[in-house]
Amino acid sequence: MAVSSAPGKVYLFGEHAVVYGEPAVPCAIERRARVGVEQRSDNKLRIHAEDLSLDGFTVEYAGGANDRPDIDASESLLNAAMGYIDSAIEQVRDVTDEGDVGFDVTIESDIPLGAGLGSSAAVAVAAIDAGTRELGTTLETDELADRAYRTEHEVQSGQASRADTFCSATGGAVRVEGEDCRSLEAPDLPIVVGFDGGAGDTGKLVAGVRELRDEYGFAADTVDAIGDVVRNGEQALADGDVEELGRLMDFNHGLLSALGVSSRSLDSMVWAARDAGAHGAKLTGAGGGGCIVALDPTDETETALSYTPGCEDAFRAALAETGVERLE
Ligand SMILES: Nc1ncnc2c1ncn2[C@@H]1O[C@H](COP(=O)(O)OP(=O)(O)OP(=O)(O)O)[C@@H](O)[C@H]1O
Ligand SMILES: C[C@@](O)(CCO)CC(=O)[O-]
Ligand SMILES: [Mg+2]
Repeated sequence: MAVSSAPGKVYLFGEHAVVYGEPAVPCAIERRARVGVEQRSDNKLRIHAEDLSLDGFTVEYAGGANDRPDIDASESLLNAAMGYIDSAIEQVRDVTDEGDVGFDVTIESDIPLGAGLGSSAAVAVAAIDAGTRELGTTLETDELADRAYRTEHEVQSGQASRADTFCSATGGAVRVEGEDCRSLEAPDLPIVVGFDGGAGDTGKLVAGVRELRDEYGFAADTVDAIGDVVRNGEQALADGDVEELGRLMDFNHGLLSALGVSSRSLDSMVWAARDAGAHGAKLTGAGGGGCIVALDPTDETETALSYTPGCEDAFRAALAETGVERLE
């Protein structure tokens, strides 16, 4: 058996706009998904997912889009178990040229699902890394990131950026613009996360932004404006200017909100953080529900969030310096 882990992430700037070629700056955080992969003697796939928001469960099936496991579980639970993992295993089969090989896959994750902290990218990166190593191939980080990107691209119906997967594979703060992916020097940022207990569907939210952008010139301008915020944000990051970073995060949230991807609970957590004196706050990831990210070196934001109706969990997140980790 091979076991790999990969971190989740927050976006300092640029989610959604990055899908259209604007730059984005995500930052890996110390919340990880661990995936164990063991080759089977038949061609079946058995998935055991421990820490889905729902109870742990196991499915076993022969793999491929037409073969759905015959178990008594809701469609959404099956899709959750199968979507990204199924596609990640296809990447493993493709890289290693072992089309028929079956696996037992075990997933344990500290990253809430669908909440903007990049659980899909972390699971895809860790699964592809463990799966290929189980078959004797160790991928370079760039290829691993590329293969994980293909997984997200497929599951999100052809609408995905390389940002989440590159960040999860390499760790640290990164900058992604189209195919250009690089690591950034980042100061130790005082990151606080607020989680509303909910989730958003990345594919649907991305499709919604695309429709707005196609319909209205001002929505396309809003996407371009996010790119401008990101370019300013890169400078603030290089200068270690946390106050300016915060102001730009506030602006970025306003633009995301205009694009329809915020929600009442995300907005109230953002305002609670600002009222508590955070340098800035914004939603992170696809939105719709899930998490916000704020910058505050004091305990005020975390405390305020823990009393904010609609906020289920508030925690400080350390930057994850390491991306994929090979555990076994
Ligand atoms: N612990 C897990 N076990 C199995 N599958 C998981 C697990 N965590 C995440 N996934 C997969 O990732 C999907 C959620 O990905 P989605 O892109 O919607 O959200 P996210 O990656 O958490 O947030 P964002 O993309 O906004 O940062 C789940 O439906 C499931 O397919
Ligand atoms: C919304 C989005 O920009 C980030 C999701 O974490 C989608 C993507 O980049 O693939
Ligand atoms: Mg995702």
